Amino acid sequence: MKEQRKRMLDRSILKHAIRDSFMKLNPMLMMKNPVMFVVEIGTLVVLLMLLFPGYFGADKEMSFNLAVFVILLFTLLFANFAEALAEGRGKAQAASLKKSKQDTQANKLVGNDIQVVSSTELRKGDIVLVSQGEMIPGDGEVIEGLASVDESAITGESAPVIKESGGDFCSVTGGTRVVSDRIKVRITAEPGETFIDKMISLVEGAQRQKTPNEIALNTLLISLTIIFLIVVVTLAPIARHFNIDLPVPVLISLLVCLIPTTIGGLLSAIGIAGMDRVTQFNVLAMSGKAVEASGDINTMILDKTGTITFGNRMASEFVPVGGVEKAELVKWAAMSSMKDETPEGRSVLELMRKQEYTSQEYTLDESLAAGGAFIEFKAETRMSGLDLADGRKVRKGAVDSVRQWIISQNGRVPADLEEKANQVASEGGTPLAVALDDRIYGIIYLKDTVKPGMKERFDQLREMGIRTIMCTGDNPLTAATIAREAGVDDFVAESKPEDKIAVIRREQEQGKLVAMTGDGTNDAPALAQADVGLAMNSGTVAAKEAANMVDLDSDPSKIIEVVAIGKQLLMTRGALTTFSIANDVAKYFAIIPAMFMLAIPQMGALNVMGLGSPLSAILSALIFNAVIIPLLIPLAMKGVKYKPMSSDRLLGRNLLIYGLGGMVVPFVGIKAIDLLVHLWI
Ligand SMILES: Nc1ncnc2c1ncn2[C@@H]1O[C@H](COP(=O)(O)OP(=O)(O)OP(=O)(O)O)[C@@H](O)[C@H]1O
Ligand SMILES: [K+]
Ligand SMILES: [Mg+2]
Repeated sequence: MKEQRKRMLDRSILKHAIRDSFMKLNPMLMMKNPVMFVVEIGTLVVLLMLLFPGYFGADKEMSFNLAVFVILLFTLLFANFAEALAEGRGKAQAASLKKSKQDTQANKLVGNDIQVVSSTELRKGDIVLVSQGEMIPGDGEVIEGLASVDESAITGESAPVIKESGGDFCSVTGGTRVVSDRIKVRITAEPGETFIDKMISLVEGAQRQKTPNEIALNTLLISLTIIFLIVVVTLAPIARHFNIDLPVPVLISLLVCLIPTTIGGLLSAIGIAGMDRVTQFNVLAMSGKAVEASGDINTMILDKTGTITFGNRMASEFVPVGGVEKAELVKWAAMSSMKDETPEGRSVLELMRKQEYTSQEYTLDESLAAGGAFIEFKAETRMSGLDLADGRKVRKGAVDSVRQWIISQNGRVPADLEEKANQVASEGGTPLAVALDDRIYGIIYLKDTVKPGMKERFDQLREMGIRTIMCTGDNPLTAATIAREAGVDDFVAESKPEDKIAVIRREQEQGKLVAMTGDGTNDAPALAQADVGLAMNSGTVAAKEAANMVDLDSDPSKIIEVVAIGKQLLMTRGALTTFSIANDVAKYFAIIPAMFMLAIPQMGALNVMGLGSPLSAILSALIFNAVIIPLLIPLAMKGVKYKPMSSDRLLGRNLLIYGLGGMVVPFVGIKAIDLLVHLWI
């Protein structure tokens, strides 16, 4: 996706946008935008007056009517162009994604045989083998093996990523390529419902729906339009009562100037461009609603491992307790990890295979493990291990969990366990206790480091008025150390998946909007509960399905930028609405005096702006009303400048800039246009 970033204004997008501006004149499409629909009806009325002047008795002002018609038509085209341009980049992206979505051959495993089938025949639950150089035929999860995969087709990132069974890095995406080794993949998506399919329809905007915020604003705009419609329609009979003749095209011009056409014309472009900014940032938002919600976030839930820290929690030391021999600890630590496929588990075996542990006394009795039953790591139990064939039980896990397990086995907890565990935790590491039956042998020191720059990011979030809470399955001491080092506002330690949901619910009950990132299956329920759930593309299928955003770069700290983009979207919409309405007020003062001067020349005193003539004043206001739309397209697309600060200060600042600016700019603009127009009227 990255290379397309540069193509924002490429020729073909412009060409398509111009063509679409005309297509969108179709009243059936226009009806979705009530403000512009009113303009379209006005345009048609003026057109009829031009075509059949006799019926309206208005033949005397043909050239004025023609000018009004042309300006109104351009007003419509400009508004359509804004939307078409905003849609353009997504459409181009969708086209290139479609190219990468080709049918491939799949090696489907049926019993012990391999059948070569087309990728379109694959169904959920099918098992396929993918070897070096082959395309992964569908979305799925690695159930066996490890491979490096080139995901550039969807992420734009050329460096291959490692995919492996077990743990949080097992999901693979159809259309990406295996560059080394071989994996067995269980297909998790039906054809037509794959990630790339979803991406295509998202960037294409095929299922774009108005967001709650847009709907609310639209209602306001419709109300304003109706009010001005009533005002203008009743103006004619009143004027006639006083023997003042107000021609219909003049009334239509007045109406169009008064109704909020600027924001009406730019509203959907702002929304689309906001979504697009998120996409350019390599985050897929499943709905505009999610992007908008991210702009209103009050609380952010982050997990520790992999988000705040690097997350490659590696075993770095074995610390015996209760006076046991180190060799004994190493032996049982390794035994407990024999079948543990998590990165933590593998790192224990790797540490054991290192030089200092290769001597005779550390050899592992593989046969003892072979007949045993594997106890998989679960976030609920926080332990993993083996029930050996001879009846003995080996466990490793969070110190607290293992302590409770030992007590339930009627074992004794060594006196120095706590002190040694705290030592590891106070350094920010994760201590894992190792136990055999009723005895604790010692601690595995899992090392992890806080990512650089986290403190600055949390400071920024605080300035935006967002509270950060770190939720970790780790023990309170490790959590406190990391929380302090990273500078989060609050933390919850020893949290199980349901605790994360509880934290989110608690915040939501106080009327707060909550964002959270996650990648594991255990994060899925919380991701679904959060108002903004950002899943990592590297994460599990469950997490990605529960979330309403997916980060293709799998960088959990990106949630911070997503919030900034959301805020910018809301601000842009607010700023342009303020600007548009302030503008209309100013136009009122240009047109009303002109209208009455047209009827009663003595009212010249009202011409505060010193405009050339009544007709030129009306045309100038109408021209200004039209050209302000394309002039604001860049701002609508790029978004207003955003600096982290509290919502109240932002509001004040924007009212000043866009409210006051919105009043002043039209006076200057209309006056300048009037000087030109007056030359040939
Ligand atoms: N493979 C494993 N075997 C046994 N225990 C483990 C294993 N991996 C982690 N643990 C223990 O379980 C605890 C919870 O781990 P988990 O990865 O679920 O944390 P989490 O809830 O995702 O929070 P965070 O990612 O912030 O650490 C860890 O702190 C550790 O003590
Ligand atoms: K207007
Ligand atoms: Mg985790």
